[in-house]
Amino acid sequence: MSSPDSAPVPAPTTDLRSGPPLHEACRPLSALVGVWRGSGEVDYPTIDGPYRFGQQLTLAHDGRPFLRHEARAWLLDADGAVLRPAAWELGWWRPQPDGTVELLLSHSTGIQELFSGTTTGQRWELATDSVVRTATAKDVQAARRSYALGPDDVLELTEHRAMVGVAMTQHVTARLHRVR
Ligand code: HEM
Repeated sequence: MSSPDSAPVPAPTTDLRSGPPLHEACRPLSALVGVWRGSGEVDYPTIDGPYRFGQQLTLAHDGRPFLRHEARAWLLDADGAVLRPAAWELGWWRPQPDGTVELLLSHSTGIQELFSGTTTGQRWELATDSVVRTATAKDVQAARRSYALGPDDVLELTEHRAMVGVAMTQHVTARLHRVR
C-alpha cells in the first residue's frame, strides 16, 4: 500500500533501471536524468565575489515526456564548509519533436523563466524567451545557460545573465558529478 504522503500515480524517479520506462521523447535528455552534485564559482560585476558554492541538481521523470528539475545551491567558505543556503529553483524540461527543448524554471527569488534551446550530443544550450518577476524581485532581464557532459562524466554548468542594469555576463559556473 502506498504511504499517505504519496500520490496514487508513479513517483518521479532518477533511476533509469527501475520504475516507469523513460518516455521516447526524453531520449535526448536521458544522460541528464539523475542526481548531480558538485561545486562552482559565482561572480557578477555588481557583487563582492567571486564566491565558491556547492550545488545539487536532480532531474527525474515519471514516464511522461518531460523531466522534473530541482537545483539547490549553498555558499562555501575557503575551506569548503557550508556558509548558507543560496539559489533554489524548480522546473520542467520539455523535449520537442523537432529536437528543441523547452525549460521552465521557477526561482525562490520571485523570478520565472521560460528557456528554449537545443541538444547537441551531450551538450544542452538554452536561452530565455521570457522572464517575469514578482513586484519585489530583482531586475533580471535574460539568461543563457548550458549543461555539457564530458567524457569523465562531469556535468559542466555555465550561466550568463543580464540583470540589475548589466549586459549578459557570466554569473555561475559549476562542475557536477553523478551521485545517483
Ligand atoms: C548556483 C546558482 C547561484 C548562486 C550560487 C548564486 C549566488 C549569488 C550570490 C552569492 C550573490 C551575491 C548576493 C548574495 O550574497 O546573495 C548573487 C547575486 C544575485 N544573483 Fe545569483 N546565484 C545563483 C543563481 C542565480 C539565478 C538563477 C538568478 C536569477 C534567476 C540569480 C540572480 C541574482 C541577482 C539578481 C543577484 C543580485 C545582483 C545585485 O543586486 O547586484 N542568481 N547570486
